[in-house]
Amino acid sequence: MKKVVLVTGANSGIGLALCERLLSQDAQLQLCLACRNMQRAEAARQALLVSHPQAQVTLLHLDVGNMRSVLRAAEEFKQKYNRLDYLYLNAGIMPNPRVDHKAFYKGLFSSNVVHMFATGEGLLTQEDKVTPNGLQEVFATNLFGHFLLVRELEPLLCQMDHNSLVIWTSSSNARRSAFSLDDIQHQKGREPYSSSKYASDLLSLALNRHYNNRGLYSSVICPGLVMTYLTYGILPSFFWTLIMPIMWLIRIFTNTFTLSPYNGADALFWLFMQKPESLDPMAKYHSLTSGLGNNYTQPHKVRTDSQILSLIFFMPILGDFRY
Ligand SMILES: NC(=O)C1=CN([C@@H]2O[C@H](COP(=O)(O)OP(=O)(O)OC[C@H]3O[C@@H](n4cnc5c(N)ncnc54)[C@H](OP(=O)(O)O)[C@@H]3O)[C@@H](O)[C@H]2O)C=CC1
Ligand SMILES: CC(C)CCC[C@@H](C)[C@H]1CC[C@H]2C3=CC[C@H]4[C@H](C)C(=O)CC[C@]4(C)[C@H]3CC[C@]12C
Repeated sequence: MKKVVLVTGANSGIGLALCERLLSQDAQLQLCLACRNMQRAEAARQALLVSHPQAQVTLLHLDVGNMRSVLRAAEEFKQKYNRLDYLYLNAGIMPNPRVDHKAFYKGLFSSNVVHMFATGEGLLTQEDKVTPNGLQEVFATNLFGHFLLVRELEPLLCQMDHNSLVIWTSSSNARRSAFSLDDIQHQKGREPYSSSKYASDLLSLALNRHYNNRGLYSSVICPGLVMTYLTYGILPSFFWTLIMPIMWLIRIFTNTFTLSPYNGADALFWLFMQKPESLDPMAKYHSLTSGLGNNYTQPHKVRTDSQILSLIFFMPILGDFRY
């Protein structure tokens, strides 16, 4: 049976690199690129077809931050396909990022320096906005639209004869202290990205609790620090080029500087090679790259408690949101 794979945010960066790796591994794959910008999506499809001319690659229009678009896309997908083996929830945004330069220079001369570079902790704030659905944009895009997509695709994901895997692209910037159940959309804070990524770690764990007995498994990954449109949006590209030698140097001390989209996609690709039921339901899988440039994937337990896991799944907004 040909495997069906859906990837959100597949037209650039880590998502596109993943698609390349998936097609190199399994030429029989039915790959669906779910993107909001159809021009870029078509360009990505053509690029994939250059290296894999026989591949079956389709496009699905999806703006994951717009709940109507999510419902429409899920309907269209269900009409086209009768199974879904891997659902990669990879699209993500970090709008209007600001670097706290003072914190950066302070961190540079502290014992925390490697951790600071690996996670960006305390260095970044973002300016969020409200979408036409009345949701915070970062929450809607990075978390809620994806959650709705999982719920809508449930009939394809929960099937008797095979298991399926949902995979969230999270981040090492996901921080428990940035997230609060009382402000799940992070309306009050200035770190919506960190909050949304921690919420995706939690939701992935919660999905395992609720769906494993129906054949749906969920995993969450961290790609490390990767040079993509997302990172080029934080500092101007000439600046990144300037500090690139330093970045390569830092790679000797931290294996989280994966840098290329190919390396960053390692954990996403590694999960494709595993049996969903053999995975640790409480783990986050990290793409790592050694100083010599070797890729590998390593699991780390997600730090959480049982109560928050039970609560997040039943948050009113996740259960009965009206669009
Ligand atoms: N780069 C890094 O260092 C890290 C990245 N990540 C995560 O990796 C994921 C991929 O990002 P990355 O490859 O780095 O960056 P890119 O900006 O290259 O990719 C982001 C993708 O998400 C898509 N996207 C954004 N918003 C929407 C939307 N509303 N609907 C549909 N698609 C959307 C973009 O499409 P479009 O072209 O239309 O904008 C693009 O394809 C993100 O979730 C990010 O948070 C996590 C940790 C580190
Ligand atoms: C001279 C300066 C002002 C240099 C500032 C460097 C910082 C802008 C970057 C240092 C570490 C970077 C990050 C680390 C982790 C990433 C995380 C995994 C993610 O999901 C998104 C991007 C990061 C937060 C990234 C952002 C830039 C840095 C903070």
